[in-house]
Amino acid sequence: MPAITIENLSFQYPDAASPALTDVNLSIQAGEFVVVTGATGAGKSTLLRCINGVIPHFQPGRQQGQVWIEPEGQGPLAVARIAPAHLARQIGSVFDDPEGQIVSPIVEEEIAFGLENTGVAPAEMEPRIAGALAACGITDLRHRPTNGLSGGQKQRVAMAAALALSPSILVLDEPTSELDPDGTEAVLQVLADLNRRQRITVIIAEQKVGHLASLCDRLILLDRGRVALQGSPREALLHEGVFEKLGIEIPAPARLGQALVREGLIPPFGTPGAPPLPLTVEEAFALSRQLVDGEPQRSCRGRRSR
Ligand SMILES: Nc1ncnc2c1ncn2[C@@H]1O[C@H](COP(=O)(O)OP(=O)(O)OP(=O)(O)O)[C@@H](O)[C@H]1O
Repeated sequence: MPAITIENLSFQYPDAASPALTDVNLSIQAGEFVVVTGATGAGKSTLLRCINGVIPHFQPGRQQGQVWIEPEGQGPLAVARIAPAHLARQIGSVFDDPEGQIVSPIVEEEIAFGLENTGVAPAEMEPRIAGALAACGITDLRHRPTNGLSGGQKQRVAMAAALALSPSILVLDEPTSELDPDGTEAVLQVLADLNRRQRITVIIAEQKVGHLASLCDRLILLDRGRVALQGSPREALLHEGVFEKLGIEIPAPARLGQALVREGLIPPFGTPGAPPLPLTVEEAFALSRQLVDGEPQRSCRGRRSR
């Protein structure tokens, strides 16, 4: 069942010389984990704003086409026609700047803020707050002042605040932009767990796909407001040249795999007998190990002896 359907969507900001999105068509399934990538200015944030209703409810501009969401048990609803307070209960949003998103002095007040604003009954608030904090692994931060938190902790508080509203869809704009590699890994793992365990549809806009390729179901690559390609990470990353042309670095394990193909050490990915494109260090290691241990080693030696 599609959670989101985007039909012929184009959007141009007021006074902009060209559209930020042009004729985008996408269908995102309930429970899918999608990464939208592309170079600076490709339209990632704009696409997320069209999904969470910031466009057209708060950001004016010229929009054509439609975004539909399909909450469980209901028919498709056009985002442009859903009241923002109702949308906020369906779609949680986390922006790239948690500093700008957090408005309360204490963590638990920040989580309660959205619940109060959307009219959640007081008796329901405590389990929602406790559940959201636990899901994001920050129960211990509950009574801490928000202004003393690290960037990663703030990202998790912003995520918990969004989650407390029990959204069926979570959109996150560069949620790890301010984090070091360990913080990035931890935040993405929380998201992957939420997606798996609670079947929340997760959509992340991110220029760097390295950490995400092995976690997501689908990569969507935007180029100047259009979908340049999309597919599972193993399918999409086979188009190494398209990513490179747009300045998007493909993950190192996939680069290694492609280099092995170019060197003739393994058959091209996607052809009979070829291994899957490695997406993680572990998969790249296993592939290298096979080369050392098995059949491909002979072709490896063959090349070296030439
Ligand atoms: N508020 C705005 N007013 C006018 N033009 C805008 C506005 N926001 C974005 N744009 C323009 O729309 C286009 C798409 O921008 P968008 O922010 O969606 O891209 P992006 O892929 O998210 O980029 P980045 O990775 O730099 O965040 C760009 O040309 C940008 O300059």
